[in-house]
Parts: sequence; structure tokens; C-alpha cells
Amino acid sequence: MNETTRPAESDPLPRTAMIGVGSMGGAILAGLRAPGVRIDGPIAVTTRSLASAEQFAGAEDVVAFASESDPEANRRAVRGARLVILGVKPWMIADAVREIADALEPGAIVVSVAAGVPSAAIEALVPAGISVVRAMPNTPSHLGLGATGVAPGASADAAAVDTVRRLFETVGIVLVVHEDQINDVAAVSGSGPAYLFLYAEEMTAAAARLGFDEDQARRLVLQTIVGAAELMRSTGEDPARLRRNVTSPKGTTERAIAVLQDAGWGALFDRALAANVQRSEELERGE
Ligand SMILES: NC(=O)C1=CN([C@@H]2O[C@H](COP(=O)(O)OP(=O)(O)OC[C@H]3O[C@@H](n4cnc5c(N)ncnc54)[C@H](OP(=O)(O)O)[C@@H]3O)[C@@H](O)[C@H]2O)C=CC1
Ligand SMILES: O=C(O)[C@@H]1CCC=N1
Repeated sequence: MNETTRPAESDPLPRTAMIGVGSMGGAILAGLRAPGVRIDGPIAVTTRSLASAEQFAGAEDVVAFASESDPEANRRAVRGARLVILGVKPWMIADAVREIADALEPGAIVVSVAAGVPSAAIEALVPAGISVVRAMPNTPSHLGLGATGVAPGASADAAAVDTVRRLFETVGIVLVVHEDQINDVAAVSGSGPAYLFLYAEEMTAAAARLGFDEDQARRLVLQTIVGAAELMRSTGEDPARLRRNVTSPKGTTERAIAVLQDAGWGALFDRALAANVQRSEELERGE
């Protein structure tokens, strides 16, 4: 597994189209539209509804098409694109790929961010010469703070992987993995922001039950999460050591940590990640 970080300067990304720009596609798009990201031409995006497409009205760097009003929307978007990102729900991927297959540029790279859709299922639907790469990003890509696993399908050569790696490096860090690790990436970092948001929800509710008003509770919890994450990032310290720095012997933290550990905190993460991987495997079987 290789970890890389955002390069200082590189060639512009090739002309790009995105089929579906909802929570995840929209986060990638926001990252790609950030100042300093160089990309060949406007990014062509599609949505199902006109209402979603209208958010891009007047933008110079994005051309939007809506499939509900234009049956050719997805095909129009991919024409001329060297890089096509599939950002629709897993169960819509096959239909979307069938729709665009013969409009794809020869030699284009198709990147699917869908959970539980093997690259082989997409490769079976596109013409020879198209490279298929899977990616498992996460929504902090919106801020350039994403974490993405990239895995080549059998059709993708090193140059295709490199292009997709560069694409996601513009919105965060990238790990190049084997495709059999993509479900694990989804369990850890793809879904990971949701675990943190759940933690924030529960901590805020618990703080409110102690007597803080909602605004006070939110501010204390948010600053604690941001501050602790920044401490981990900037010091590079092992989180166990940082935790020990907070936990005075016979102090207050020790009591709270004991409650969490007695409740099986570690085992709970094993179960949650296993359930996540299991759900990806169900999606792979079309369930
Ligand atoms: N959300 C996340 O954190 C992550 C999601 N993923 C993957 O990303 C994919 C998308 O998930 P998510 O962003 O959450 O889903 P959303 O429902 O938020 O977004 C789906 C997008 O697809 C569009 N769409 C639906 N049907 C069509 C169509 N026929 N033609 C063109 N566009 C269409 C929707 O348009 P409209 O708005 O008009 O309905 C919307 O822009 C999934 O496959 C998921 O597995 C991967 C990693 C993380
Ligand atoms: O919940 C999902 O299925 C997607 C994949 C990873 C994050 N969101």
C-alpha cells in the first residue's frame, strides 16, 4: 500500500466529466474547483434533476446537464472527456455505464467511486481500450482534506492509475491499493466521517444533558474534535500517547475512559467495520 500526498505542481488534469454530483461527487467537484487546481477545460457534470443542475448556472468552470430534462445528458457530458467519474448510487452504475459506453472517448479513463461495484462489472460494459479504475474517496475532499483509496481494474495500466492518483491528490491524500482492499478503505475512511459526526452528535447531546445550552455544547465539542485532530496531525504523535497525556493517574479522564473501555469500545469498532465490509459484499452480489 502506497501513501502519497498532494504534489506542489504537476501537469493539468485531463478534461473531466462527472456523472452524478451529489454528496460525494459534489465534494470532489468542490475540491477540483479550488484555487490552484489546474484542469483542462470546464468540468462537465450531470445530475438527475434540473433543480440540482441549476446550482451551476452561470459558472464558467462547470457545464451542467440534467438527465430528467435531457435524455442525452450523460452522453453529452462524457464527449471529449479523458476522465469520467461515476458518482451515482451503486445500483445505478450499470445503467449509467450502458448509457455512456459508446459515447466515451477512445482511451478514456472511467473512475467509479461506487461502493460494492467491482471494476470487472464496469469493464464488461465499456468498449475495449477504456481503462476502469475504482476509487473510494470521502466527503472532506470538499476542503482538500479527503482520503481516497485508488485501485486499478484489470483494464487499467500504470499511466491510468497515475492520472487517477493525481486527480484525487488534488483533493487530499491517496492510497493506491489492490481492489480487494477497496471495501476495507470504504469501512475506514469512506464512511469514517460519519462515525466522527455520530461521535459529535452523541457528545453534544451528552453535554446538553449536563446542562450546557445547545450552542455552548456544540462549540465545546467542535473545538475539541478540531483541536485534538490538529494535535495528532501536527505532532505526528501516536494517539495512544496523546491520550495518556490527557489521562492523569487517578484523575477524571481515567474514570471516563474506563467506562468506554468496559463497554467494549475497541470491539465495537471491529464489529462496525466488519458490518460495513459485509454490506459492500452484499452490494457486490446485487443485494
Ligand atoms: N456519500 C459519501 O460519503 C460517499 C459516497 N460514495 C459513493 O458515491 C456514490 C454517490 O453517493 P452520494 O454522493 O452519497 O449520492 P447522492 O444521492 O448524494 O448523489 C447522487 C448524484 O447522482 C445524480 N443522479 C441520479 N441519477 C442520475 C442519472 N440518471 N444521471 C445523472 N445523474 C444522476 C443525482 O442527481 P440529483 O441531485 O438530481 O438527484 C446526484 O447528483 C455512491 O455510489 C456511493 O457508494 C463513496 C464514498 C463516500
Ligand atoms: O454509505 C455508503 O454506502 C457510501 C460508501 C462509503 C460512504 N458512503
